[in-house]
Amino acid sequence: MRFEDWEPHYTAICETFGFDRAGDEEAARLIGSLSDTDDSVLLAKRIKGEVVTVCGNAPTLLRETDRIEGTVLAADAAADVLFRAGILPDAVFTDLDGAEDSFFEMNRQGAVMVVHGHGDNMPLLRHWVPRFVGPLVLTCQTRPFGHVHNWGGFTDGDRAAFAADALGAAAIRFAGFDLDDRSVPPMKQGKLLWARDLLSLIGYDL
Ligand SMILES: Nc1ncnc2c1ncn2[C@@H]1O[C@H](COP(=O)(O)OP(=O)(O)OP(=O)(O)O)[C@@H](O)[C@H]1O
Ligand SMILES: Nc1nc2c(c(=O)[nH]1)N=C(CO)CN2
Ligand SMILES: [Mg+2]
Repeated sequence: MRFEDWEPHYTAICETFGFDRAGDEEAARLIGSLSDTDDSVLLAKRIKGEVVTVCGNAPTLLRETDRIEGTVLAADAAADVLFRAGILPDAVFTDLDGAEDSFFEMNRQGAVMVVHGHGDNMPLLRHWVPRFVGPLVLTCQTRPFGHVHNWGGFTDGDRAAFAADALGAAAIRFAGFDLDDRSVPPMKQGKLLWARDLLSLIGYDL
């Protein structure tokens, strides 16, 4: 999604959760300063014209591995679940709050780390971004610039779907998505409701 189309949704999300746009802009500058790497061409190559499966971290994920086909995009902690089950994601979309040390190994084995900067994860960005030695793509939720991208989307899972849509996936499938999950804390329930609304904008009703 183009930033001009994304911005009104982002503004509404900030109003819902009380996020500070200036903090998100600072995080965008920070992440851009932490690495010059931009493997977005490699990411696009893995997505364009391909069937893509976006894997979320709902408790149902491991029961749904038969749904996984094509290029595998893992949302944050779902990557570790898949890796332990013997599946190396092609890319991991993460704001690093679900990051595990296994992310380094996945990255060494070729998984593209798509790291998202926002106003509430700056210490995590400083810790993790300089330590990735494999393919890396940087994203933000404010206006993109240079090597810092914004394809739209909010939670790690719906951001992966927005990237797949923007980069020309032939079809997008979903595994490990339970957007009505009441076992997660209230804030996360609110984020999952936003994920549903955003995914419907690109044609997926979950
Ligand atoms: N029931 C669910 N519980 C958790 N995540 C889910 C669920 N259904 C779908 N997802 C997707 O899986 C993604 C990764 O889940 P994880 O538990 O790592 O959450 P997270 O890193 O806290 O999410 P975020 O940082 O986006 O808030 C979420 O961002 C969401 O898009
Ligand atoms: N400022 C801010 N931005 C976000 C946050 C968050 O907690 N704070 N969480 C996200 C995914 O859950 C995505 N974007
Ligand atoms: Mg996360």
